Amino acid sequence: MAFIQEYDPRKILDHPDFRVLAEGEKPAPDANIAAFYNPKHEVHLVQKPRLKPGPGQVLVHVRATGICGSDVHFWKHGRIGDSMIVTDECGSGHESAGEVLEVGEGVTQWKVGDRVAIEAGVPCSQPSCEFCRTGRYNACPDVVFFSTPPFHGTLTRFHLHPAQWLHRLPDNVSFEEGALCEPLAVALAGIERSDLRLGDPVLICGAGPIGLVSLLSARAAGAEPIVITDLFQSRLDFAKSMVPGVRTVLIERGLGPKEQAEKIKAVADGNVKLALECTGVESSIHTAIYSVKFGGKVFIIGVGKSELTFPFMHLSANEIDLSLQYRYANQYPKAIRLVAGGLINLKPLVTHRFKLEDAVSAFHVAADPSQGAIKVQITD
Ligand SMILES: NC(=O)c1ccc[n+]([C@@H]2O[C@H](COP(=O)([O-])OP(=O)(O)OC[C@H]3O[C@@H](n4cnc5c(N)ncnc54)[C@H](O)[C@@H]3O)[C@@H](O)[C@H]2O)c1
Ligand SMILES: OC[C@H](O)C(O)[C@@H](O)CO
Ligand SMILES: [Zn+2]
Ligand SMILES: [Zn+2]
Repeated sequence: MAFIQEYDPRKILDHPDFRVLAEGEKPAPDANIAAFYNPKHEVHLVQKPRLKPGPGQVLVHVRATGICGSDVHFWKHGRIGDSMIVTDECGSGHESAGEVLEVGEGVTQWKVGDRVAIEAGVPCSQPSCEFCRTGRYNACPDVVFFSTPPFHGTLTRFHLHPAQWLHRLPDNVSFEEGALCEPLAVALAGIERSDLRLGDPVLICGAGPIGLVSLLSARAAGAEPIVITDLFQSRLDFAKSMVPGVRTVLIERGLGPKEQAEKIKAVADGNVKLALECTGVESSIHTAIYSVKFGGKVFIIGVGKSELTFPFMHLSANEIDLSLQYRYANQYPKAIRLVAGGLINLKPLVTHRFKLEDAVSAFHVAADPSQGAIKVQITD
């Protein structure tokens, strides 16, 4: 049987052992199955060829993977923005942790059985790349981000990964928590660049997984008070169950951003210094802008439409800084330390669990708001 040693997505798609499983078909227990989406907006199980680590690579048995909103988006809409487009079968998943199964030539830092979190964005690491050289590797133009087309994702049984982009999980950090270090890394990158200080009043817009990990991070960083918003009371209740001290504001669809901001300021005892925007929705960004004080900052983690408007003169007359975040760099070790040290408890975020064979059902639950899922994970 031929083994694949490279990440080239075509090597998998063109391999004779690649095929889409028929609905209800039971794969062999050790088959390398994965959840793929395609341009026809289908999500299905596929069987991939066997993988063998090449030099510097590690074969990981993926034990836990979370479904991210972007996985659902690629499935349902076939693209994110103008550059990430689903043009063929593509593997999903980039929030993963697992166990080392086999190491390739020259790999000395990992051995069989080691527990690892998988950093899904692998930059080129070439000295000629300014962004890799200067540590801002999330900007690497040649990054391989597993699960962003055309690169297949980590929602699979066996995944090949470069040794240096795995992170060791201490014994007290589970695979599920290791997988959740990916969205946590997004929030931590935002918190780091937002310059949040002890005692800062903070607003978090949106209580989805990113808003909730931002809430946990802001709490760990000493923000006080923290106000969180959402359109759904159930999400606000969930936020409160995780951080009892958080103050909540339910966003009413009939109110404009200035009126929403008045409600937020009343709950926050004044304007906040920092807003972490975790929806990417234009009206929510406006609400955040009207909620911060003179000299404050609106840090936008959410993503959305290609173009949107800003209340320019309000920003200008109030010296409000706007910042944005694209994925993350250098956050995994920090995320793992915070979880291992007990400063951030990610466990409650996992509300639904599925076996790898049932990954398609997991996608349907993650995509259906009436199911009330926060984070759906697939374990193997
Ligand atoms: N910058 C990055 O690198 C990066 C990385 C990962 C995710 N994201 C983005 O972060 C955002 C949040 O991700 P998520 O997984 O938590 O998404 P999600 O859709 O699960 O959660 C968003 C939450 O915002 C709420 N919401 C929607 N409109 C609102 C409004 N007007 N006011 C208040 N709340 C509102 C929703 O009810 C929901 O609970 C998404 O836009 C996602 O694409 C960005
Ligand atoms: O968590 C990382 C994000 O989901 C990715 O940037 C994705 O949105 C596009 O590749
Ligand atoms: Zn993601
Ligand atoms: Zn690079």
